[in-house]
Amino acid sequence: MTTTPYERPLWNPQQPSPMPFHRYRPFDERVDVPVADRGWPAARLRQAPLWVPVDLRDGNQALAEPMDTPRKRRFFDLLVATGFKEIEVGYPSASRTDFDFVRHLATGGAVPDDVTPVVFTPARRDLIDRTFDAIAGLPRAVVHLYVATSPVWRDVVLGRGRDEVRRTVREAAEHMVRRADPAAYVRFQFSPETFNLTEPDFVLELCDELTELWDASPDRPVTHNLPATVEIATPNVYADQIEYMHRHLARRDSVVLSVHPHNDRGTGVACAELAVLAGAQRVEGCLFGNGERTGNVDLVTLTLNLYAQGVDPMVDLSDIDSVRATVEHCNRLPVHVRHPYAGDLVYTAFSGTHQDAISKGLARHARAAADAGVSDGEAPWAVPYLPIDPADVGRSYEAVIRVNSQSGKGGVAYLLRTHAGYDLPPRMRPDFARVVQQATDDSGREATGKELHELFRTTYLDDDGGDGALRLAAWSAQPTPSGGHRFVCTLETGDRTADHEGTGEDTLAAFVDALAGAGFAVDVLETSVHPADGGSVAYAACRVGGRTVWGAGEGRSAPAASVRAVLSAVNRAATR
Ligand SMILES: CC(=O)SCCNC(=O)CCNC(=O)[C@H](O)C(C)(C)COP(=O)(O)OP(=O)(O)OC[C@H]1O[C@@H](n2cnc3c(N)ncnc32)[C@H](O)[C@@H]1OP(=O)(O)O
Ligand SMILES: CC(C)C(=O)C(=O)O
Repeated sequence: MTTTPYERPLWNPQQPSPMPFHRYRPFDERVDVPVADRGWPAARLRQAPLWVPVDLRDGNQALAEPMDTPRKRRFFDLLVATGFKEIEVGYPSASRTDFDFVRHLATGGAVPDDVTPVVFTPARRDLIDRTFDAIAGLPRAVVHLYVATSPVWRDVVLGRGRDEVRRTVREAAEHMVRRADPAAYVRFQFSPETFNLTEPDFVLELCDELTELWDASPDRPVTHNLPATVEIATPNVYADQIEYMHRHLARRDSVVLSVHPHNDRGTGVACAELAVLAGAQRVEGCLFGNGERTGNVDLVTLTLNLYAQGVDPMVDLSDIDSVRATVEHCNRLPVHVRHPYAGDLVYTAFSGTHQDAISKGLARHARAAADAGVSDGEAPWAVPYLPIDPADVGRSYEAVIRVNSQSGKGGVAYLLRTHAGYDLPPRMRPDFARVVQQATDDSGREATGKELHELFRTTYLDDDGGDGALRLAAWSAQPTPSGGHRFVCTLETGDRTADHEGTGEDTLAAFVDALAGAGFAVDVLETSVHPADGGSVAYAACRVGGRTVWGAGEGRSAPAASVRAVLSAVNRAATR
């Protein structure tokens, strides 16, 4: 390869950035993850992990206006209805609002028998007490203890060394055991906050000590939740960290290995997926990725990513718009229009080649379903550019194709057909697409289905050809004894009216003969007709004055529509 004197390839003219990137250090200079022979790259996702939404705690703490009990309750009911079985419901020692909501759940009969609430607590005795007060009366709960463990947090935030942090954790964990109601099924969870920035041997030491202290068993496992509190490395590094823990944790069958990715680098989803490949069994996140800073990992994306691979996501998102509406209401935050699977525009194509591919794909899908004798919603999905069938999440096909100046004939024809019922013959599509492109270029806007319909009507159906237009004031057609047809009509052009007649093998040929008699030489190259609104619509390509022109017409019968289509072509030829 030819290079510049600076050893940069000639094709790469980039200059060093003026930004102070030297202030940051590579991750591997901060934490060493001793993983060799990693198994996660060859592993496959074939089963959903346990999804645990933390919207009511981690999501809630990221809101300018935290949720009150009615909003939290609405969110909680949504999570239950969606199928989540373990739900973090709050940080009861944080505020009266949070405490009251947990009490509301504990006393209000809102928690189904198969759902376990999780409550979150820091490692402080008074706050642990408050947490247990909140869950009194709940038959099942997970109490989730957290302490930051990484060097920077130990040093800057807690002002404690490794041993002191270890002692803090142990004392908090012992107090939790003392407070747990033996009559309830209480389990424990530990999060070494900033796990991903912590020395692996230290986290392992802390987790193993708690597994022992809490006397974990397969019947009453502990959850060790290993957060990427602030993402700092590529997802493969997180996968290595999780695989290290998965391989080394003591009493592994008594530990639920959980992950809690955030999204600071925009790779929360990748981190969660690789972590599951690396051995994680449980994933904490928020619906649509709400959460501190850039958010928690998005559980909607994660579950539907599995769904799109043919894996049971173990949740029901078949009405994604109503899930989204509830979450937007509770969080008072909008979901982006490009949000995976849920955004307003994610099943919509504006660009020509994508529209062409999608409309071909939808047509092929419908045929394949019919051939297999199953419904569209049962047939295997293989439509270009649409990773899942929008109908599976309650979206209609209506919004799939939208038209603007970047659209092509395929998209225009699709929208005209689905919106207005006009099924243009393939060779006519470029003609109308040119008309649409000119209109959308002029307006700079999208053309709605209604506008396309209007444009089609003014272009072909209502084109009266201006002053010099040819009009059929009256006409009739009859079979002749010889098996042909006779067409009798009154034609108007400008202020001239004259009667004409012609003969031919069918009505249209007889009309063309009458036109020739009136001085209009027309060669009909192609016609097609289909039923429409109690009548017919016809399309005709005609050679008029040395040019090929398309026309369209509607009528009570197929011949009537065809006659109008040819007349439309003649008039369009006169004005173009
Ligand atoms: C990554 C996460 O999502 S962690 C969860 C974050 N969520 C929240 O903070 C929301 C709820 N928090 C709160 O309501 C409050 O912060 C409380 C009640 C927990 C504590 O409030 P305050 O006593 O007023 O302290 P403050 O909010 O300033 O928190 C800082 C103190 O907590 C300590 N701290 C931080 N994490 C922990 C922990 N896991 N366990 C024990 N103490 C902790 C800090 O070292 C600091 O102590 P210091 O005052 O002795 O220096
Ligand atoms: C403490 C844990 C679970 C957390 O919220 C985080 O690290 O982001």
